[in-house]
Amino acid sequence: MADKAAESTNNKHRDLLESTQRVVQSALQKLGYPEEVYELLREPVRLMTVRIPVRMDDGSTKIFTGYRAQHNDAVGPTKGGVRFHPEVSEDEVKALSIWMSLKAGIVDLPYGGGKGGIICDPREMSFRELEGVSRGYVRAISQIVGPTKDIPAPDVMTNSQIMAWMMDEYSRMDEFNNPGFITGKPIVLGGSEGRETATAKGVTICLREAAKQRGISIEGARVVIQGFGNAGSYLAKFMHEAGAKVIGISDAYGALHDPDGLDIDYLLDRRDSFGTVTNLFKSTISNKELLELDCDILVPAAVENQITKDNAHNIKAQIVIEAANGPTTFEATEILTERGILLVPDVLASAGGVTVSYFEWVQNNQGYYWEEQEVEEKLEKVMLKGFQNVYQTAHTRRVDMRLAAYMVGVRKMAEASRFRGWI
Ligand SMILES: NC(=O)C1=CN([C@@H]2O[C@H](COP(=O)(O)OP(=O)(O)OC[C@H]3O[C@@H](n4cnc5c(N)ncnc54)[C@H](O)[C@@H]3O)[C@@H](O)[C@H]2O)C=CC1
Ligand SMILES: O=C(O)CCC(=O)C(=O)O
Repeated sequence: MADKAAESTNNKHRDLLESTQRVVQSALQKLGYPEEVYELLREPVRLMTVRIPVRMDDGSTKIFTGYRAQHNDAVGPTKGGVRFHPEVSEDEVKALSIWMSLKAGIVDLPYGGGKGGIICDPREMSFRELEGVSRGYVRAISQIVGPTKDIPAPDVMTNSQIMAWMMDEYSRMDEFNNPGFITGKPIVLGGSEGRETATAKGVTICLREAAKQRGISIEGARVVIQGFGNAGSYLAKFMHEAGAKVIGISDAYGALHDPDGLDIDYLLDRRDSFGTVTNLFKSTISNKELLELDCDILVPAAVENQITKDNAHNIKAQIVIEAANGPTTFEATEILTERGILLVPDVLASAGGVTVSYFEWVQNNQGYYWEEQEVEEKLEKVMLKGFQNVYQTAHTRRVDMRLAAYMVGVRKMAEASRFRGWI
């Protein structure tokens, strides 16, 4: 039974990777690059699989499997988050690392993409066990990461505490304090103001621009958000503050719906550190029902493969903006686009996190720290430029927003690889 579930996850992730590769190939063809550029960019240049032994609280030793994928380092060091999740797989981190390269290209950061993950469930682990996995992972991947090689950061079910343990472990091995090894750290350890909220802020900026294009006012707009973790919960807060009516939210266990608007302040106050809140309520709906609610704006901010060919025809929103990585399959992208729904793709919409991570790394390298307002002004500029570039490309090249984003994102690494003489 467990093997069957693992096989189904692996198949899903294989599809995810293969569809990503197909869009990368189309983007390169549209830009006129020869096939060997695709041959280089279709897979990460490096993938490390590690086995991490951890002494558990009951005295047993458990061996965890982890990965770190580095997609392309022609532009600069690779960069991207580390997720802790029971369904992490090799193909998933490969796809995620390609998306990180595309994000860095779209918002013009001096990075390539990287991504890591560990197969584990933090919801069932103690603080001490989590620290063991975090430190063990850093020891295992230490040869291929570092502030000028590959810089990790938070992602699903990882947070600033986990970044702190990882930074401490790396600094001990390196024998000096090395905050630029990782981003998303607590402020007292060299974290940046504004990193915690950066992903949601970036989505908010893209959403504002997308809404302008569609003539929708954010004030009074009915918004549905799937996922109430770092990305989803801050987005709910920002939408609520902007006067939108957040009528639906969800977590891994269910969803809440109120057509008159949910009490976002209460939900923010009561959510736990894994973004769980629906367990406090008796009357819930399913995540499937949530996605099909009548609304103006739908924001998947949880996990992959949520909008597929099976439900794309039932989506009622006018704008779908992807805060999560990979929530909409490529078949569903076509259906939504044909139906006239504006889809703002993950590699653009969720690039606020890595942008402020870049600011954090710059501040660590220079040892001089910025105030939150400065971070936010810089983020606004970067995201706006990224949105306009992708939107214009979609318009002038008559392609959907996802293909346009891939065209914008892939160009820099293709050019850098060419100048280096790799292709
Ligand atoms: N944290 C960050 O800086 C960034 C996150 N992202 C992406 O945003 C998405 C969410 O990430 P975070 O908010 O950081 O994670 P998180 O771990 O803080 O929160 C995840 C949320 O999704 C919910 N969830 C999990 N499985 C679900 C399912 N099957 N159906 C419905 N809800 C489910 C969880 O209950 C939780 O509310 C991921 O795709 C991540 O890669 C993208 C860019 C940056
Ligand atoms: O902050 C970062 O460096 C990476 C964030 C991330 O993993 C993502 O954008 O998916």
